Amino acid sequence: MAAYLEFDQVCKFFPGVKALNGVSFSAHAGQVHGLLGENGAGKSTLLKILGGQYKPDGGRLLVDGRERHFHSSKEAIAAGIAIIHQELQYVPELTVAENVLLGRMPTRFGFLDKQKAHRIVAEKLAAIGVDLSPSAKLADLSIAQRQMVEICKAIMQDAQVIAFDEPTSSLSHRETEILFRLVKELRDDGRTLIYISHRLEELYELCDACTIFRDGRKIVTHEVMADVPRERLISDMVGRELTDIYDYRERPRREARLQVQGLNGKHVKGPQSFVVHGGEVLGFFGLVGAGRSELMRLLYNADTRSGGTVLLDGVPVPAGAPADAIAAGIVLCPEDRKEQGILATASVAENINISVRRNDLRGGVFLRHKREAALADEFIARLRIKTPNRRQEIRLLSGGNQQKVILARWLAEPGLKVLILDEPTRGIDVGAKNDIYRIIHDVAERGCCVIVISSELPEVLGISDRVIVMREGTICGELPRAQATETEVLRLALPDAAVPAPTAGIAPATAAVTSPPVAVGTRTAGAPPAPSAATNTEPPAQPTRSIA
Ligand SMILES: Nc1ncnc2c1ncn2[C@@H]1O[C@H](COP(=O)(O)OP(=O)(O)OP(=O)(O)O)[C@@H](O)[C@H]1O
Repeated sequence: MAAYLEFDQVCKFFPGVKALNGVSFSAHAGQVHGLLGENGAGKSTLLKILGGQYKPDGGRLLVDGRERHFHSSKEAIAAGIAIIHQELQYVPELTVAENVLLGRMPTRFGFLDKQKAHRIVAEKLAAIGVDLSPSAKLADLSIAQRQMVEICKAIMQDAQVIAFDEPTSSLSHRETEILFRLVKELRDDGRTLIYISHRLEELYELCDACTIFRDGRKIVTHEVMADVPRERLISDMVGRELTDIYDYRERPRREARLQVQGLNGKHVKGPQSFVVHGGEVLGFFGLVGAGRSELMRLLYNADTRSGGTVLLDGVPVPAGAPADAIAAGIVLCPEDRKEQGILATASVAENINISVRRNDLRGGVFLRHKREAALADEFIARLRIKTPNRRQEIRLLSGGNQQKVILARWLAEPGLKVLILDEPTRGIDVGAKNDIYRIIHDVAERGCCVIVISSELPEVLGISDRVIVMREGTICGELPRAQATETEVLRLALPDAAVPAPTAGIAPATAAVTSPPVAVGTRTAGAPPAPSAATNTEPPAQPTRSIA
């Protein structure tokens, strides 16, 4: 098969960073080519070169046998290249049709012909099986729908190369299925597709071939991805063997520390109760809209409670502002860390130290700087954050490394007693996931309570001592680790119509204050599957092991 797209010794350097260091590989027409690598390995930088956003510092890019030097995104588009970026690029105030035909709107008597534009785009949307009105405003659409608009745009520009940068990180299961169908159709149509993802399961499902990056270098290209065992992919990516990614450790049973009694508020359905024991990792699982994040926001005082009490070590946590929760030792690392937490032009060290800075003024400015520098360096090392140094502006880090910095900020919170992590590993590579799991277990071993909300079922099963399942705004059951199998958790999480008759051993979590003790036994029949089966928001209707 002739190479349609060829990277030949491509280099890209930033101050202190060799983002790409002599990368060569080819992708073919009619192929989905996966790009794999840890956060900061250079994958997005390569797409930015392909899309004309960055000029390479060395090497050649060939498209259909012809050497290309793009000076702008426009030139890349004209050469038939479309990039579906992590942060989608669209004009929110314009309609679907106007966005799809941006810069190429049909005219009639010198005026924009909106009717014709809508008709053309409606036909194309129907042809690719996307149910979307061409007159809808982009601002009113979901991320998934905006992504479909981008894909429609790429198809209408007749792009022969379409590259996706982590397209499924914010999609539900159903939306992901639609995306996969489109990608497969585009492949069958003979286009060249580049696909970046940290989710091995979906890479196995979609990709014909793959190239693995590490630290700006190409490690290997596999022409037949299906032949490569997953352990090999992981060790090539992270440069070390990872046998037990979840790093689960048995811990002695301790007393209940956090008691949530009848907590109620706008986005949960009725009073909710549960306990967390010292040293326990409690997983929260549920479908999209199950109310997990909302319940935690109530607990953290980010939303207003309409009833209930929260006791930490027997002392009530005042219902007020998040500051009251933090003062009591409760910390919430939110789901949309980037939007809620990033100070883009501040340094890595400043971003890590924000909350510490607020609390600790001992010893004057000089000592404070020293403490902050030491703390930043400690977390850069512990989480393996890829940055030239702690002074680097956070906006210059790769997406996954920005996530790690924000996570470090919450982990560094002094006086931590209850750590709540909402989707802590979204967008994070497999090696870094392992680092985060290790830290979660370290925090629990110190006697803290750790609550982890995750839509990745294998992750919940892999790291939790106990799992609470929510459905439609209410806690509908809990399972100790020994009984928390994929089937049982999904049985609780799925709507009634899809639920087979309950089996013995599932505790309804009504009187949660007297919930069963922490299960510390090792997994039996429900041994956790390997990581990264990203069921994301809506697990499949049929509970299955979905691990490659
Ligand atoms: N504009 C920039 N200035 C300085 N450094 C940069 C810039 N863009 C990227 N980098 C650095 O280049 C390296 C590669 O980043 P890149 O975004 O390509 O990684 P990635 O493999 O896509 O990671 P992720 O999986 O986290 O998205 C990182 O160390 C990043 O910090």
